[in-house]
Amino acid sequence: MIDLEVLRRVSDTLEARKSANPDSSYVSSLYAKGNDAICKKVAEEAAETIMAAKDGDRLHLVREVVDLWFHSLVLLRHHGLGVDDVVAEFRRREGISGIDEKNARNK
Ligand SMILES: N=c1c2ncn([C@@H]3O[C@H](COP(=O)(O)OP(=O)(O)OP(=O)(O)O)[C@@H](O)[C@H]3O)c2ncn1[C@@H]1O[C@H](COP(=O)(O)O)[C@@H](O)[C@H]1O
Repeated sequence: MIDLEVLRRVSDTLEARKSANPDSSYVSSLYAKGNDAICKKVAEEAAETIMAAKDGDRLHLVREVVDLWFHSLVLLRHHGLGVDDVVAEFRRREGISGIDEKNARNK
């Protein structure tokens, strides 16, 4: 089983970058640009992931997914959320199936 420690470490770094200098940190510069700019990066990385899925290069696909996950983590941090919130939602869904899942999503 792969552990989540690396994602937690990155997430902790992203939190620390909130008080860093935007001139010396890519993440701090993204926070400084604000929510729209971070959302735009997530959208760009999603588009790049789709293109990678169509070019047949599996390593390219993995790298684009990492870019997408990374920028999604930045977005979560920007909203005061982190890896554990996402994992908790995955765990919650593990216990839900079929029609119950549809109902849960509508709540
Ligand atoms: N994991 C990453 C990571 N993945 C991708 N990126 C950056 O995300 C950007 C992705 O941009 P694109 O693929 O769109 O390429 P680009 O056109 O060069 O980028 P832009 O000019 O559009 O910003 C690049 O600048 C990458 O360097 C990352 N930058 C940082 N991290 C981690 O975040 C930590 C903090 O980073 P800093 O804030 O830079 O210290 C680091 O220690 C790393 O662990």
